[in-house]
Amino acid sequence: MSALLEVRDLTFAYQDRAVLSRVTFSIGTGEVVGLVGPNGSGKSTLLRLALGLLAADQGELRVVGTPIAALSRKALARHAAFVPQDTVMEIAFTVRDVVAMGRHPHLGRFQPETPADEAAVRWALEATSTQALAERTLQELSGGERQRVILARALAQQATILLLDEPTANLDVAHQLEMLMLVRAVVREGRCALIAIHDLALAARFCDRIVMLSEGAVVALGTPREVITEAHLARYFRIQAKVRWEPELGGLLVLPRAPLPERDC
Ligand SMILES: Nc1ncnc2c1ncn2[C@@H]1O[C@H](COP(=O)(O)OP(=O)(O)OP(=O)(O)O)[C@@H](O)[C@H]1O
Repeated sequence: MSALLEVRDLTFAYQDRAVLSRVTFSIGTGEVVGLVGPNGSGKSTLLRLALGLLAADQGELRVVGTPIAALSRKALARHAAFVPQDTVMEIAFTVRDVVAMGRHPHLGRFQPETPADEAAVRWALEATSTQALAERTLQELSGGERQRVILARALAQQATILLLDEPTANLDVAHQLEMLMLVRAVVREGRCALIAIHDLALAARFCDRIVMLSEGAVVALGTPREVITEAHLARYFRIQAKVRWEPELGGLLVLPRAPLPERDC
């Protein structure tokens, strides 16, 4: 399995606030990896480094074998696409316009869309079942519809790496499932995804592997069953929880029960 995204010994501080410390992991073709950790553990910062919005102090990130420091922002955007938690746009762009923005990394300055760009936009609208929304504006959509459109924009970008920051946070349960099933389906076609996610049960259900961060360091890395354990939740999330492996479901049931007092951790 070849690595599409490699994170090696990554260390980063905002001025003098150390945030990430020697983070190392990689993601292969076809893999969905969940990034979990308490608030402030560095998940969004890691995604911003992978998008080239921040520069590492030490270590490096490689996309499809190339260090991102060697890529222009535009070249990096041809490899990695971002799906944020929520997207607000001041201007009333139509859904089609928003999805077509995913083509910008492929276009020269002032270059009009080519038939290939139009085909990529059409495909992304179809893959996310958003064709029927194409002429509506983003403001007119529900949260679930809007997230599908933002995923469509990322797909139109035709990047091999999808970086998602809490993509299901504002969605109801049905739309959460729909969103993550869609990510799984598109990843199967030769991509990979790194998803920062707070919902541990969803992470366990949809991710092949989980990276658990605490205070900017990787404290556990492996299958959901290896990482989402009662001991790890007590130690790093400071909660008492029941975690059950359900062989029939092939998944984990995660029941948070009570916060633990600081001294018990
Ligand atoms: N622009 C910034 N300048 C200084 N410190 C920042 C900045 N952005 C984030 N931080 C700090 O970096 C640390 C990690 O933040 P980050 O947003 O990466 O965590 P997170 O794991 O994504 O958190 P959450 O689960 O709450 O979204 C936090 O202590 C935060 O206060």
